[in-house]
This record gives sequence, C-alpha cells and structure tokens, in this order.
Amino acid sequence: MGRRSKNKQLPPESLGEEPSFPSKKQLGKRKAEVETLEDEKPSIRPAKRVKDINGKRKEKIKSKAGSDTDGSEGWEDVEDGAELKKAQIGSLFNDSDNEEPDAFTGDLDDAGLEEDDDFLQAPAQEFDFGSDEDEEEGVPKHEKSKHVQLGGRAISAQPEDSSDEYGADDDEPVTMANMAKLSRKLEARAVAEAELDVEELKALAAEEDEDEDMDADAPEDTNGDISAEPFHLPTPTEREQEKASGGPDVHLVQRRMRECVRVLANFSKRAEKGRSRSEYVDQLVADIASYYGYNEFLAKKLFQLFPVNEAIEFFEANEVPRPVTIRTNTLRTRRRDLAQALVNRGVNLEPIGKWTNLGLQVFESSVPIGATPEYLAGHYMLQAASSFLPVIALSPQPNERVLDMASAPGGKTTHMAALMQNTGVVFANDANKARTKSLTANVHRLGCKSVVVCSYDGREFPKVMGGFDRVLLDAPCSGTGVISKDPSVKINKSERDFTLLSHLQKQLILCAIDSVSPDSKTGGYVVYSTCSVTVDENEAVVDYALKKRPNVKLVETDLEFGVKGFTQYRGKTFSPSVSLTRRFYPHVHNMDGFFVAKFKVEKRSKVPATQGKEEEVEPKFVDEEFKVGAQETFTGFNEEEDQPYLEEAKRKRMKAKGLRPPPRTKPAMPSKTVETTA
Ligand SMILES: C[S@@+](CC[C@H](N)C(=O)[O-])C[C@H]1O[C@@H](n2cnc3c(N)ncnc32)[C@H](O)[C@@H]1O
Repeated sequence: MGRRSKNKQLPPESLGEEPSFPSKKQLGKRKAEVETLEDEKPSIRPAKRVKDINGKRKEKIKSKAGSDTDGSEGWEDVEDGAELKKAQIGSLFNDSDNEEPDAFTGDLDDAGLEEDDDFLQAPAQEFDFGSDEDEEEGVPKHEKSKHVQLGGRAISAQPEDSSDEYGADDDEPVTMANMAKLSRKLEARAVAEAELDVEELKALAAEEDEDEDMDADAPEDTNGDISAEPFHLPTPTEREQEKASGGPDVHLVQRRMRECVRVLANFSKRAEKGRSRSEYVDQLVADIASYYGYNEFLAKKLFQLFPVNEAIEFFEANEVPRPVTIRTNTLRTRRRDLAQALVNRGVNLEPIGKWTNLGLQVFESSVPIGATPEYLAGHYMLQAASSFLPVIALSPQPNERVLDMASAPGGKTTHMAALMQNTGVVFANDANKARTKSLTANVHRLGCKSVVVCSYDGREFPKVMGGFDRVLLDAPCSGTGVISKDPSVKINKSERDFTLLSHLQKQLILCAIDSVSPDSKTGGYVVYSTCSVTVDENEAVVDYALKKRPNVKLVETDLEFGVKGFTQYRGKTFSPSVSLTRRFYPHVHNMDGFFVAKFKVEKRSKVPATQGKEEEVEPKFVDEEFKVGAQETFTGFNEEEDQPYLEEAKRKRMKAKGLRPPPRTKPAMPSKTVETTA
C-alpha cells in the first residue's frame, strides 16, 4: 500500500485535506476543519458542497472514517465488499445486503413475512418527506438541476457538539416530527454556505493571484510555509538513486507533488530551465503512485482522465469511504415508513436527494444496518447510490420483458422488479453460477415474484433468449470507480486486464443490443453501465457498439446530474452523440465512480437484396476479432446456402481436368468470404 494508505490512521496531513494544495491562508482555515474532524467519532460524515471545476457545486468529502479494507473481486459496488465495509463503518453496520446475502437466505414465505409485515413496522408517527407522496421512482428531468443531493447534514438523535461547524441552533433535538423540517433547513443552509464558499473561493483565488505575482518562485514546505530550499525536480539519475536508497520520505513526496502541481499550473513561468512538462508529469505520477499505493500504470491511466488539480482530488476521494446508502424496496414498504422504523431503532438517516425518492443515506446507527428486522424482511437493499442510476436510466415499465444480463448479486434486478411492480418478467442472468446464490437470496428476501434467475455467459444471448423490451448490461469491469471499497484494484490491474475487459464488454454490448426487440411497443432500450472510470471500458465500448450496430443510437439517460462522456480522448475521436453518456465521480458527486449510457434500438436498416426484394441486415453474433472462444454452435448444413460453394468447387475440379465448366447459375463466389456487420 502507498504512503498515504499507510498513514491513514494518523491525523490528516495537509495534502489529505487539501487536494488542491492551498495557499497558507487556505491552510489556516482547513486546519480548523481538520481539528474539528479529529475530535469526532469515526463515523460517516456528511459532505460539504463546494464549487467544482466546471463551476457547479459538488461534494467535498468530510468523512474521516478509515478506509482500510480487504480486497474484493472488483466486480461491483456492493456484494464483495463485506469485509471492507465492516472495516469502514466499524461495528455500526456489520452486515450488508449485497455483501452478505447469507444473512437471510430463506424464502420470505418461510418466515411468514411475505404478505403482511406490518408487525415489523415502528409505531405510527408522522414522517414527512415533503415531495415523497408518490413512492414510484420519479422521472428525473435532464438539466433540471445539476446539484448533487448526496451528502448533506447528518441528523443526529443526539444534538452534536456545538463546536460542530453547522452551529448551535442545531441543538434542537431531532424528533420524527421535526426531522423533515430540520432536513430542509439544513439543506437551505448548505446552499447558502456553498454560495458563501463560492464567494470565498473567488476572493481567495484573487488573493492568490496577487501573492503569486509576489512570490511565484518562493517554494512552500509541507505546511504551506515558504521554505528556504528552492524546489528542484530530480533528474532521471537522481530518481534512480532515490529508488535504490528505498525511496523518498513521505514529506518529500508530498512537497514534490505540491510543487509539481504548482509548476504544471503555470509551466512557462515556474518550470526549471531545460526541463520538460512531461518530466514534471512523470514525477508527479510516480509520486502519486507511491503516495496513494497504486501501480504506476494505473496511476497514470487515472491521472490522464483529469486536469492536474482535479486528478489529485480524485485520488484523495478514493481514500475516503462513500456514504452508506439504502434503497427502499417499494414491493414491501414506503420510504417514509422505512425511515420511521429505522429512526425508531436508533438509525440516523436522511433522504439521499431529490433525484431519487427511494434512497436513504445512513449516517450512524446503534444497530447493524444489515441485520435489522426490516432488512431481513426485505424492506430495503443496502446499495450504493450510484447503483440506482442505470436502473433509473433504463426505466423498466410494468408488464415488460426485461433482461439483466450480468445481474448478481441483484441490486439492480430487484430495483427493476420493484419499478415494474412485480409484473412482467425480469430475466436475471449471471455467468458466475456461485454468484447467482446471493442473487436468488436477494430476489426472495425482497419479495420479487417476477424474476427468473439464469446462468449463461452473456455472449450466448440472444441465442438462448431474445426479443426483450429492455436490457441492462451492468458489465463486468475493472472497478476503478470503487477503489475506496476495493483498494486491491490499485495494484492488481495491468494493461492486459483493460484490453481483455474492453473486449469482453464489446462482445457483451453487441449481444445486449441484439437481444432487444426493435418492435417493442413500450421500450426497445439498452442501458450499458460500469463501475469504472476508464475510457476503454466506457466511451470506447459505446462508440464501438454505435459503429457495429447502425440500428442503435444513444439517447438521453434522463439522469439529473453527471459529467458528459468524452467525445475525444488522447487522440481518439468518438461519435459526438457519446456526449449523451454520463460519468459520475467520487470527488464530484460523492458517489462511486460510474458510467451510464442509454441506447434506443431501432429496426435494422433494409438493403436491396440480390433478388430485388429488400432484406434486413442480420447482425453477426460476434465480430471476427472476437471469434476465439465465442459460443458459436453448429446448427447443421444449409443446402441452399452451400449451393454456390458446391457449384464453384465443381467448376474448379472440371477446369483442373481440362474440361469446360457449365455457365454459372449465380454470380461468382469470392475466394474468401468476409462477413461485414455494417
Ligand atoms: C458489475 S457486476 C453486476 C452487479 C449487478 N448488476 C448488481 O447490481 O448487483 C458484473 C457481473 O458480471 C458477471 N459476469 C462476468 N462475465 C460475464 C459474462 N460473460 N456474462 C454474464 N455475466 C458475466 C459477474 O459474475 C458479475 O456478477
């Protein structure tokens, strides 16, 4: 693990609190924040909104809970993170839906909870969630609001210490009756604070500009003080020597990172004479890798996604756990009833935000959130907020036929079944049979009656089944969006992994598209998502699908927030419509890194056929480049198809014997058939 990781238990260093390397003045303010945090119990803390690089508000993560976690398979957001989540949130939450589905593996019928779970609910008290009248997932409006709602202020059962930055008037005890009111008040205050922050940041930026004119070349030490030693970028030989002697100390790495960021922000003015920009970048990436514990390959790959300052924020955010969130299962309860029941058990929670009326963010709990009677009765799923997004984008409708192509452990399957109100059918597929156990357990626990679990390689669709109204492909991926949950990703991903994953994703996405019925009256959509932030696994896959399947187009995801997908990246140009895809980042949205794309599948185009009759262009099952290992099954000879080949072979044989072959009945066959998919 990196130096930053090793130092996690120590008081936060200035770098940790201040990814964008503040001036001395800023550090003074941040220091006060750090001290406040140190006094607090290690608990999930709310996020504070500040302005992001695009001028939009974003979440500033204020959690100080450790993120020491065990590695997990890296497939997804939740299931395999049992151990790590435990580590993150200590004894508060010692179980999780997706993580330890074994907590309850029986059928709810067995437990007698299927139809009537009233007895599990807390005494009736008013719990007003304002706009939460309708418990169905609202249809979010694109561009309606760019404000991310995840984060906000914890509502505490006990008033917090008045030294808390939110001020003394929060001392009013929180009750069921005043919770919503306080929540709105705090929301309003957060907005006001964010606006103040914006002003403050503008003022600081102006001051900084002035300062920089005066002391542009005066280097700062780790505390932001002006140091006597000017910064010197090590030469390649010095770097080798440094490596040989066991590497630099953590303070030197910190300072060097800060200096490199500073230089790269104004290269022509601040760089050492004769040194190139790439030398500073290389040094910075090497230091990021050692400080945060990444292999250099991945550190560089992730670094390249962002402007320099933002990259540091991204790496910092990966050191902090994301908020614990749950999704109300509307097949069994309503959010307000669930919130009420959990508050009565000592759970400190708040609605996630306006973009979902199913989610609750849990701040503290005196009971294990993965083992409450409500959990066991399937009233909620412990699910990362980002995992709501692909299902919201897919928007499955009642009575539809839907495929969840890579579905275990079922967070999204059960969400879809709930949106479809247990009507229609959801085929929940996963290639990994072992993982379908947890999927089945979740399907039962949440009372999803319209789900069929199956285990095929996704690339076997649509051969095994097709004609779906909608398909979700939540693809197997590298997990670079969930590093805070699974830090093993930092060191175990190589270039080869990304190549293989990207190929698999490209195969799967074509199969997902071909499994959709373009004639669907209500749908005809595919949503592709990953919990990864790399372009190879996201935009490149989507662009490939657009090229290979001219009968699909990208459409709006209808998600309220998220950063537009890249249309150009490191010399590659993607279709302009790729900007309709959405990226989600830990440092911007305080969610796991995620990617969502939505396709509309249309009828395949007609092409003039040889017989003068128009024919549909049949897509190929997989492309030539992916033939190896594909599950093509031999379905017997087709005499009509083979006839021209047989005829041609006969002609060749006759020619070889010096005989004159009869005239062709059909045009000549190409010597080698090259199938095209376009
Ligand atoms: C990101 S996880 C899915 C998480 C799931 N959608 C949820 O919300 O709980 C990716 C899944 O893809 C499965 N998988 C990997 N390769 C596959 C393939 N070729 N076909 C189908 N599923 C595959 C993995 O077993 C893993 O469960």
